[in-house]
Amino acid sequence: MRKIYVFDTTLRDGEQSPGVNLNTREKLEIAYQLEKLGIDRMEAGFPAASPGDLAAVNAVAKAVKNVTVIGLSRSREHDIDAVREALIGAQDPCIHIFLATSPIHRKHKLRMEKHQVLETAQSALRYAKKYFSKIEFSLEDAGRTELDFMVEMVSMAVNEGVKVVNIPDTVGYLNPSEYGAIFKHLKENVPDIEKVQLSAHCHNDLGMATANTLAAIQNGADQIEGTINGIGERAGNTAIEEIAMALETRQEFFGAKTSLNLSEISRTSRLVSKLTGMVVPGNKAIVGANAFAHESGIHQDGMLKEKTTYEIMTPETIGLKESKLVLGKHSGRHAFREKLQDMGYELDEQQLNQAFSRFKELADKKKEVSDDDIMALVEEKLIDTPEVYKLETIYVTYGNRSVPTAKVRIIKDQEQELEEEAEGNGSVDAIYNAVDKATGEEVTLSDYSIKSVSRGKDAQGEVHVVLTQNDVSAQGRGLSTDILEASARAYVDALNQLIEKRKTFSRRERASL
Ligand SMILES: CC(=O)SCCNC(=O)CCNC(=O)[C@H](O)C(C)(C)COP(=O)(O)OP(=O)(O)OC[C@H]1O[C@@H](n2cnc3c(N)ncnc32)[C@H](O)[C@@H]1OP(=O)(O)O
Ligand SMILES: CC(C)C(=O)C(=O)O
Ligand SMILES: [Mg+2]
Repeated sequence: MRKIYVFDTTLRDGEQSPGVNLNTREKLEIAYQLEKLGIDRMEAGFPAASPGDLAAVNAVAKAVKNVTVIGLSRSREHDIDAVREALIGAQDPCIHIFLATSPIHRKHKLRMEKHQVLETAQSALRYAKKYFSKIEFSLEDAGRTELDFMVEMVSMAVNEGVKVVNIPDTVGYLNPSEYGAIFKHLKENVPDIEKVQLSAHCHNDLGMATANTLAAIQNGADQIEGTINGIGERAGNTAIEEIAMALETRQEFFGAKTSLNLSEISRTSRLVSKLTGMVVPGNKAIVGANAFAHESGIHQDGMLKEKTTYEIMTPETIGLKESKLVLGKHSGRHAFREKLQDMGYELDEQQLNQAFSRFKELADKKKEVSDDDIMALVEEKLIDTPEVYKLETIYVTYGNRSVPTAKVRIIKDQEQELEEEAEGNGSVDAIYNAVDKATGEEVTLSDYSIKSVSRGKDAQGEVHVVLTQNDVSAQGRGLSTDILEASARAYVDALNQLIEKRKTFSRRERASL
């Protein structure tokens, strides 16, 4: 299996993400984790950029031991000297020198002719050779450079003895077949090309960084450059975790592998996200929160029967504990039952069906149904009191300068429709007066309390009430994402409990006569 070297530039190109600024301590923390991840080469920064970055690169250079540490430099002696200073103490130092080669960059940015670009790069490499045995040279904006000029530049770099030649698609312009073809062309047209490693460095402006990098590998690239979570300038760089997992998952297709410790991927991703402040989108490949989460019933059913139905890689491979079956409105009975079993509930078929239909009602109102939600709704239905009264609908009119009114519709004994309207000194009071009118029950509200059973803006409210009638008290419990509905449910539940108690008492009284 061909080894692909991993050049991580999270601390340099990744740090070029707008708004990201890593101090020395943060760079060190990431560097240690990258070392655990098993990257081969680490670009720690651009020492000429600032004294702070020079110091940070130096701290990293002295700290990590099993990785080549690299500093970036323009084709200028001043920058090369800065890298020299920054890499003092590095076990395996390497300088990365770059110069743009494309017509656009030559004309507008560098204001140089082709021969000046060639000479500038050559003299920088000759200067750097005095101090470094390992040099990588990059043709910035290679993706938009004429092929024959690229061959000329790469040949010069090979002759100067660099170890790695990097072919960046700096602005993420190319598609996979074009990018792959460049590597093939260089392999076929640059004399002694086998003396250097060819490297792929892609940006994600058109969302093709990973595909382009893989195309380069298929066409002979020895090294890939990228960042963790794909952070970087503009739309970012190739995400290293995507390449590593693509090679791992499709070994038979690529026939190449990185030597990363894949089980460190998840931890590294979380650390980089935390320290850079760049949040990983939920649907990001490999490391997004949803990458191993399943919400829809058909998928969850498949997952419960055989994980490979919907997962091409295991979460354990990247260091996650397990896949997640997220309960939401698309979930089905299989996943719901499994969840209840995990939570320790043994429900019979009828109880399961009841809880499932309440769960679906709740899922229509909430983005995600939490364990607390499920516990609350299952326990509400486990106490099986016959429902003499069933709340159908409530309408409440409220304004801070008008009297609250409520209209309720209740079904009695599964057939009789009771509908009434009432006012109150608050919305809950209006609801309770309307329920009293509709049911004709005369009760006293002895206690009312409300609490939240889950978190967030769409948390469920749980209302407890105690109703008293002729010295008999009964508790009721209501649950809803709306506290008025929860209040109404609790009240109707307490009425049903009261009726049940009345029956029990009258049975006892008759028995004692
Ligand atoms: C594709 C990439 O990611 S390249 C790396 C990009 N990263 C960075 O730029 C981050 C760090 N950069 C910086 O801190 C600053 O830009 C510095 C310290 C490097 C330079 O700052 P300044 O001297 O103020 O120059 P400034 O950034 O405004 O302009 C860049 C100059 O470098 C020149 N230049 C650009 N690339 C190269 C190169 N590879 N080799 C030589 N000169 C270069 C430009 O032509 C311009 O030169 P000019 O002043 O003669 O017109
Ligand atoms: C400095 C070079 C390698 C770069 O980051 C790019 O061209 O994208
Ligand atoms: Mg780049």
